[in-house]
Amino acid sequence: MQDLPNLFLVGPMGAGKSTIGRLLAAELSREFYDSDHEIQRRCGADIPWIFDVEGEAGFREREQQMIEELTGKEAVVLATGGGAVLREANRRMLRERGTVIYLYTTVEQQLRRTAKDRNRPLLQNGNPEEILRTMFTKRDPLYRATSDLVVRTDRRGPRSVANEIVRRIKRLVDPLKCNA
Ligand SMILES: Nc1ncnc2c1ncn2[C@@H]1O[C@H](COP(=O)(O)OP(=O)(O)OP(=O)(O)O)[C@@H](O)[C@H]1O
Ligand SMILES: O=C(O)C1=C[C@@H](O)[C@@H](O)[C@H](O)C1
Ligand SMILES: [Mg+2]
Repeated sequence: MQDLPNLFLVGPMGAGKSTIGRLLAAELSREFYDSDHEIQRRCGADIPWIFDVEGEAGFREREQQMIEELTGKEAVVLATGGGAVLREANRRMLRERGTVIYLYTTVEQQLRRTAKDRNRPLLQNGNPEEILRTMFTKRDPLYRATSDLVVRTDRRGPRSVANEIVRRIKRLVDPLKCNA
C-alpha cells in the first residue's frame, strides 16, 4: 500500500476518530496526527481553556490553520475535530488532499462515549442529547458531502472498524491501479 493516499477521518464527537485513527495508522505504518491534540500541544492549553479565552471563533481559526498544515503532509492518517467540516475551506482542503472517511455513529452512542469526558466544551452548557441531535442535523450532510467513504462505528469495536477501513480503502485504491 505504498501508494495509499492521505486518510482523513471526519465525524462527530465520540465517533472514534482519535481512537480508530491511531489504530489505522499503526496498521498501515503511517504517521498519525490528531488536529485537536496538535492544537492543544502547540498552545500549551487544553480545548476548554481555548474556548474560554478565545471563544469558539478563536478555536475555529486555530483549527483551520492546523487542518491547512496537517493536510499538506503526505501519507498520513489525520483525525479531525468534530466541527472541522463546518468551514468550507476545511472541507475543500480535506477533499482535495486525501481520501476522507466519515465515521458515523448514533447520538445514543455519542452520549455514552462522551458522558464522562469534560474536554468537550460544546457539551457542557445545556442538555447534551439535544445539543448532539441539533449538531447531527446540521453536520451529517456536511460529513457526507466531504467524504469518500462512510463507515459505521456504533456496532463494533475500534479495532474491527480499523480493519474494515483498511479493507475498503484497498478496494477503493486498487481499481485505480488497474486502470493506470
Ligand atoms: N467503535 C467504538 N466502540 C466502542 N467505543 C469506542 C469506539 N470508538 C471510540 N470509542 C470510545 O469512545 C470514546 C471517544 O472516542 P474518540 O475520542 O476516539 O472520539 P472522537 O471521534 O475523536 O471525538 P472528538 O471529536 O470529540 O475528538 C473513547 O473512550 C473511545 O475509547
Ligand atoms: O464537534 C465539535 O465542534 C468539537 C469536537 C472536538 O473534536 C473538538 O474539536 C472541540 O471540542 C469541538
Ligand atoms: Mg478526537
